[in-house]
Amino acid sequence: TTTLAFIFKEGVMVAADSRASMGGYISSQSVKKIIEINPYMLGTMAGGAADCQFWHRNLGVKCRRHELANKRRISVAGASKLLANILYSYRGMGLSVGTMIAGWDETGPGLYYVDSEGGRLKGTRFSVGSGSPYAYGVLDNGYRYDLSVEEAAELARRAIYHATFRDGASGGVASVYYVGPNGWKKLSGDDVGELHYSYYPVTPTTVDQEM
Ligand SMILES: CC1=C(C(=O)N[C@H](C)C(=O)N[C@@H](Cc2c[nH]c3ccccc23)C(=O)N[C@@H](CC2CCCCC2)C(=O)[C@H](C)CO)Cc2ccccc21
Repeated sequence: TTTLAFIFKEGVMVAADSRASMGGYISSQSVKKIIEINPYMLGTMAGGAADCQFWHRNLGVKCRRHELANKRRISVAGASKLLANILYSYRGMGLSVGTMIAGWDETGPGLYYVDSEGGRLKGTRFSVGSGSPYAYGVLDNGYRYDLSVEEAAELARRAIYHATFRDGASGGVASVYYVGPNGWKKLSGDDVGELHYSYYPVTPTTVDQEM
């Protein structure tokens, strides 16, 4: 899996691949790794599939209960704390979850990394999953705070593509979401095989080299 998220001038950009694996077997090319917690908050999933899916669903319920009890949406810090606390309570019992909580609340754009070891980090740029070393190579090279939404989306897409090119456990579709003051919006979902040919167009010379 390769997931990433970063804060920039216009908000938060979130992206992920869609491959599930069982050892060397590719068990799915079309799983959702970006979860819509509420219209202003997204969660990303890496690690044990069942663990990620169960605990993110549980988090969604907790966030909705918070809204009903407090008559206001939960903050990104609050949602990430709820998840970190519940994962910590199962420490040492074999859960495997590496996730990011990204959203927009009263403090503006927010991004936290949370994992099943009890880690919880506030930050502006993360990549999580087996493909993250490759994604960081592209992301750290292209990141600037004042990117436009289009430039930030293209950077996120490229970082996921290059990770799927090198990491056998990443692949399928590169999904890109943008979170702004009015909530999240899905910007694109491209098959990485097609992205490959958009980055490396076939020309007569290419054919000669590949012969
Ligand atoms: C076929 C399938 C799933 C599947 O293959 N499950 C296996 C058992 C699984 O958990 N795979 C993990 C890798 C893994 C296997 N055993 C483990 C034991 C401990 C930790 C990780 C693992 C995976 O693909 N993980 C993805 C993220 C998942 C994908 C599915 C949605 C939720 C996030 C990754 O992190 C990358 C592929 C790298 O492993 C999960 C799923 C959800 C919805 C629809 C279909 C499937």
